[in-house]
Amino acid sequence: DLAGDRQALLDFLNNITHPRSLAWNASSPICATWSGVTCNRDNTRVTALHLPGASLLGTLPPGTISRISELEILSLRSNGLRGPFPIDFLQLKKLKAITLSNNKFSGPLPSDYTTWMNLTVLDLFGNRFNGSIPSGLANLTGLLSLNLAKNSFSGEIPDLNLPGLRRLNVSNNNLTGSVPKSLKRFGHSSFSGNNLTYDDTSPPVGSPAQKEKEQEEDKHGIYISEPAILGIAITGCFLIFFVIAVLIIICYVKRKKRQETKPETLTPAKANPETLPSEKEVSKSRKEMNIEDMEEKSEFNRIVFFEGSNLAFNLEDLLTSSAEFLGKGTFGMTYKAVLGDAKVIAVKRFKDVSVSRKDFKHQMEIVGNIRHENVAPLRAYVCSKEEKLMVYDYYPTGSLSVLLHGKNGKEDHVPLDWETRLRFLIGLAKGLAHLHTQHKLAHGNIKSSNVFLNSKRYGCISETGLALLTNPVIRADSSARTELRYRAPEAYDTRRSTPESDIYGFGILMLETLSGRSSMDDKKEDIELVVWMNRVLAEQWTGEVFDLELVKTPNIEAKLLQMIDLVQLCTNRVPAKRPEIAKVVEILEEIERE
Ligand SMILES: Nc1ncnc2c1ncn2[C@@H]1O[C@H](COP(=O)(O)OP(=O)(O)OP(=O)(O)O)[C@@H](O)[C@H]1O
Repeated sequence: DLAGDRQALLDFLNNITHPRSLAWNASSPICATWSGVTCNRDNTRVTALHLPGASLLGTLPPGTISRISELEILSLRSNGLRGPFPIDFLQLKKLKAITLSNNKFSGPLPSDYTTWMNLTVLDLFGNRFNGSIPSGLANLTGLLSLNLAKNSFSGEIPDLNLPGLRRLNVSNNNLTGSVPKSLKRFGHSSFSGNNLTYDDTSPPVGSPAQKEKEQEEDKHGIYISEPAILGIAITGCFLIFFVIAVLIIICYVKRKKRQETKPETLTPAKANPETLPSEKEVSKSRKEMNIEDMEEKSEFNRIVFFEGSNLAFNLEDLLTSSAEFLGKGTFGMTYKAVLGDAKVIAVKRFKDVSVSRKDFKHQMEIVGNIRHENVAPLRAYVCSKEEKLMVYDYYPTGSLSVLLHGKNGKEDHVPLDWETRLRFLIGLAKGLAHLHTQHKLAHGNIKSSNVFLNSKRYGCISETGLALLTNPVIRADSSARTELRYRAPEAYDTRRSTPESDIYGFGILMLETLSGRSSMDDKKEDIELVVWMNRVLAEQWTGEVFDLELVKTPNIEAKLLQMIDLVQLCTNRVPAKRPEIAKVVEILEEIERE
């Protein structure tokens, strides 16, 4: 019972060296106030103990923690603990995850693990364990993540037939022999820093010859020789010069022709950054039109509605409706507008981006005809010399970005639960699958401020196809870094977006959703979110990647591990190695069903 758990914790505390106080006050309730202690829902038992970096020193007092019989999660990583493997922990039958990484434990591991039938995570990274890796680990049939890296294990790796295992790291030990068949599905990095071979023909894992081969594969997908690169570069330069020369001549001829035939030009309506232009401005800009611009005039008046838009208004209604500025994005400003009949819409005003009207219209016609419950429908558009506007439904719950981080990054939001996060991702993935497969179209601008909840409360993606029209000029402020971090290395210019680069953006967005970190809020260290994640994961399995809000969710560990595996697949630097979106949907739906 809880009193027993409390006594076990006090016995532990009184028998371990801890220069820093753990703030466990014997007279206050342990479930509510003791740091690192988590209880079950009705506060009757302790279920998790998290004491990472708590300055615990020396040997673990036996018969203390092992008395907390309902313990599911135990993290004692990054302390100064030494001595043999705490054998009494094997009595904790409910244990799901145990993390003893970055301590000074030594000696061999026990051989029998039959009591840990629920274990999913075993992390012993960065200790001084030695002897061989016990074959008894094969009894941990529920294991998802095994990290034995950076110890002094020797001998051969046993044939651990664990089909459910998703992450394995035995690197940087003294292991010899060959990688067992059942574990060959893991990458070379799982085994590097040993004297192991993959098979008889390949060089030892982690040897310079093997590393060189792997780097070459990873960098290019295919190997291109230096003379070939030189040849391609020279031909490329020549072609670019040729194209530029032709373009200059065409522009010069066109300009001369125009000067001869058309003495007057249009005065464009002035852009007001805060509101849509007033009626006065609209009529003024019309008066300034001359007869030759009749075509312009009719265009200016024209709103193109798409099927199912169920909207009835003209441009004047739109421009004189009460508008609320929602934000400035990479293509211009977005407003919430309330129409005369109380319908609420979102109007995106394209600004400061050079796209020809022909290209714009062409793209609008493609995007406006896409109908899928996970793609925010484009309801209408306006394309004149003065204005390029797009009309969408207004989503009152706000974007994923607002729900995750609050408005303007303020901590004013209700924490987002696991189900909603997963539904956001599933919906988004399905929307992308529709674009990629049915329309052969990449999105090009996947980011959390472009994902909303549809009527079924699944994600849907907005702003389809815009980034393919123009490479948005990145503003020189902090949000610019966010923009860039969603972009795949090969598609910094969004016009070169492909389904593969969308998958990369999806991976970053997944990571943002799981970690609760926006891709720019790492103020301590200015590193990319994905680099940060890989650094944490390469060293050890820790819950650190995840938003604390998620970790609280019962029975979530295995799902989170599967999700992080998917992030890693999606953010592979080699586009061809990223999964197709259909596969992503399949994995996410499976996680939802579990
Ligand atoms: N249909 C909509 N309903 C509700 N809010 C919206 C809608 N469209 C955009 N917004 C919100 O308005 C704000 C500005 O959006 P906008 O799309 O202009 O910029 P962005 O998403 O930050 O960047 P980008 O232009 O690259 O998409 C964002 O907070 C966005 O979430």
